[in-house]
Amino acid sequence: MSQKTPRNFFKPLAIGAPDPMRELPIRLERMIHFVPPHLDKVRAKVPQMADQADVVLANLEDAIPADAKDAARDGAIEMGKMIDWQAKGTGFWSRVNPLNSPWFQEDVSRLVLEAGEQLDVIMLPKVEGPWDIHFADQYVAQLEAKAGLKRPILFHAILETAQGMALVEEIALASPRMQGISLGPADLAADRKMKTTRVGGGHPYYRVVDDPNEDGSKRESAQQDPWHYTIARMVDACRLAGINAFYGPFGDIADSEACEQQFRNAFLLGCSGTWSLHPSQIEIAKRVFSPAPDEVKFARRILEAMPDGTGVAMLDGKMQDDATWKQAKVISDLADLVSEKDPELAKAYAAD
Ligand SMILES: CC(=O)SCCNC(=O)CCNC(=O)[C@H](O)C(C)(C)COP(=O)(O)OP(=O)(O)OC[C@H]1O[C@@H](n2cnc3c(N)ncnc32)[C@H](O)[C@@H]1OP(=O)(O)O
Ligand SMILES: O=CC(=O)O
Ligand SMILES: [Mg+2]
Repeated sequence: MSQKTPRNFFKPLAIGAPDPMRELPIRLERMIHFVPPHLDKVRAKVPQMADQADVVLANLEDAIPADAKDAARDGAIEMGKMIDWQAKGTGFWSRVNPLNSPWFQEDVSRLVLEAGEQLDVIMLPKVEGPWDIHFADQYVAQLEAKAGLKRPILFHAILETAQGMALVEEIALASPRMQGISLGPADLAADRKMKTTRVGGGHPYYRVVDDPNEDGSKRESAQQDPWHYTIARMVDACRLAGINAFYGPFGDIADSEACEQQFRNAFLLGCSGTWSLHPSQIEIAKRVFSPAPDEVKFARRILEAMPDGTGVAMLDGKMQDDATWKQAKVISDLADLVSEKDPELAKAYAAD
């Protein structure tokens, strides 16, 4: 037997560790805002970031120089204590170094023992298979017990190796700690030997060309999305496991238009949120991952037209039935969640 029995799946992995969650907390997570915690100037902006972003993440992994790993870890713990994150309703996460690095053990032990009360989610990079989740799961349970935590810390895996991609369903199902998975397009591109130096987004050479024109005139062509398959597969794996899928980083900070389109494609395919690397990307993510008021109004008309969610109705010439009722429910529930946090959007969703 390679999996736990159903009864054992939800048992704590260490004596004294909190019970695993059976249902994920329902939270608005439109953007996970990355903060380099070793930089005093940026860390000082954390309270401001916590007002703006749904989730603030202390990044300890890539983008943090090797000689600043200790300072970043200290900074992450300080971030945990800067605000009462639970009371504020903003998520506090940290991306730790990978399991095969010399920093993982200290990252996780210090975070859980010194900031565990505030920490919602540990983001695990370069996850290769369920065994990585099992190892971290057992280790975090021991630390939770030692720290006397009452609330379990959740895990978020980054999909950024070909092997992780091949085992994405097993990773998603590996533990009740799993909260979600993000695409890691930069590392994944390298591991797959994709020929790009970009962090997410399209590529001018990845396109489809029209058939030849009879008059020999120039053929039109259009860029395609090299991430479509990966995002769709990740979304299916996450929904199979009842967890959330996220787009990851968009590295061309100056190209807000392409960033917005990449985020929107992910939103339409089922992702709950994305990463923001720069403050300017928080607003883009907020715009994209909150449903548009006209979509919300139409969704609510569907729900009203079919109060018990069954049967068939026509709205503006479009057939509605049990399936579109469920689609409408997804949009309407998200709008309710957004409304709790955003009074302006709440007003727009409520307007006639
Ligand atoms: C492939 C991956 O793993 S992606 C994840 C790893 N990468 C990261 O986490 C990168 C996080 N982001 C950053 O480090 C920075 O945004 C960079 C390096 C991309 C750009 O930084 P800069 O060149 O300083 O950007 P810019 O000059 O536009 O910054 C404007 C202001 O925003 C601040 N700022 C920039 N990024 C952030 C951030 N992530 N959070 C909070 N404040 C920020 C700057 O400190 C600056 O403040 P100031 O006006 O008081 O001086
Ligand atoms: O960690 C993110 C990535 O794209 O790599
Ligand atoms: Mg990466």
